[in-house]
Amino acid sequence: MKWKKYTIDTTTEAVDLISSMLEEQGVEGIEIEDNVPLTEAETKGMFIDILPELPPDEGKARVSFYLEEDCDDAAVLSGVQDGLSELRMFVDIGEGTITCSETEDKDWINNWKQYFHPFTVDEILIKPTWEEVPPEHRDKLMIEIDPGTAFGTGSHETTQLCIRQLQKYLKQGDRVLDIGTGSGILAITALKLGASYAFGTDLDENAVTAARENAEVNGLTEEQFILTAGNIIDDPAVKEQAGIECFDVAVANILAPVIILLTGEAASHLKKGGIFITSGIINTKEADVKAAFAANPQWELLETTYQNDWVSIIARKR
Ligand SMILES: C[S@@+](CC[C@H](N)C(=O)[O-])C[C@H]1O[C@@H](n2cnc3c(N)ncnc32)[C@H](O)[C@@H]1O
Repeated sequence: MKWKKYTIDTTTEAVDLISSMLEEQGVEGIEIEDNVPLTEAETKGMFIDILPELPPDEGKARVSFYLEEDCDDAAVLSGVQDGLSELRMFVDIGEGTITCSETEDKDWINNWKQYFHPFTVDEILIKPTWEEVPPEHRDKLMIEIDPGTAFGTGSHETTQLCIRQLQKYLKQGDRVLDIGTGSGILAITALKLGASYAFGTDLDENAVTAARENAEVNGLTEEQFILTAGNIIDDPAVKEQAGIECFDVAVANILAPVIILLTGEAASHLKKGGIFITSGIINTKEADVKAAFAANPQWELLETTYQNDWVSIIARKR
């Protein structure tokens, strides 16, 4: 089925009123495009890692909504036109024009799967759960992944940087803390490489569900890989569940500002001599993250590695 997309050109000032007017007209779900930066609370709630650079906000906005092909468009549009005329009397709605475009009915949740195929990171094979093992890679250590809507197919530079450092620093029997587990790919890799236990946490409940399913597909038990949704930085229950000074390795592939906050947190969960593998750091933020480690005397910086524009910083707890 195709959907018709209708877009109202308006002002940022009128967006909220237009949104509630559309809701009153029975429109379910709208899309807002503007150049207003997200607030900190919005960024957190939407699990956004990298904010795009926006052009200046000139007060213009586009509000779009979708109608199914068999919907009585004329009736809905006439109601929307009346609603816009009414709003025009007490708010600047700008042009207030409605344009129509058809849109394909794509399976947006699953569309990305066509781009995810088996690949290797050194001697590790990362394979979507729904694909066959390529015969030439049968001898490799295999990690099977279906990230669902979570981050973590393994194809991102930052995940690969962490996988390489897990291969280097992890010892047999190590206990691993995976902060921002996403699909669970890093904890699962650690367990397959010989870790005895992993604790994974993520703000996103969908990520925790995906990680749990991936652990099972990879033959790991629930006792080996404990998962919980929450923020280890400010949630005492998550901190306590993870445990104090009980991990040999902590890994966090999040963004630089979060890694900076984690320089305090990870130290309290690692044993003396424990290794903190970090990534998600864009090269322009490398110095900031290093300064945060340097400011905390518990850390000794060990190594920095790079892949394209991304950085991985390794530190040891003294
Ligand atoms: C870049 S993804 C990494 C996923 C996976 N570990 C990987 O390396 O591919 C970052 C993840 O961290 C989560 N996250 C962000 N801030 C967090 C926090 N304070 N505590 C736990 N998870 C967090 C996000 O929801 C997201 O799933």
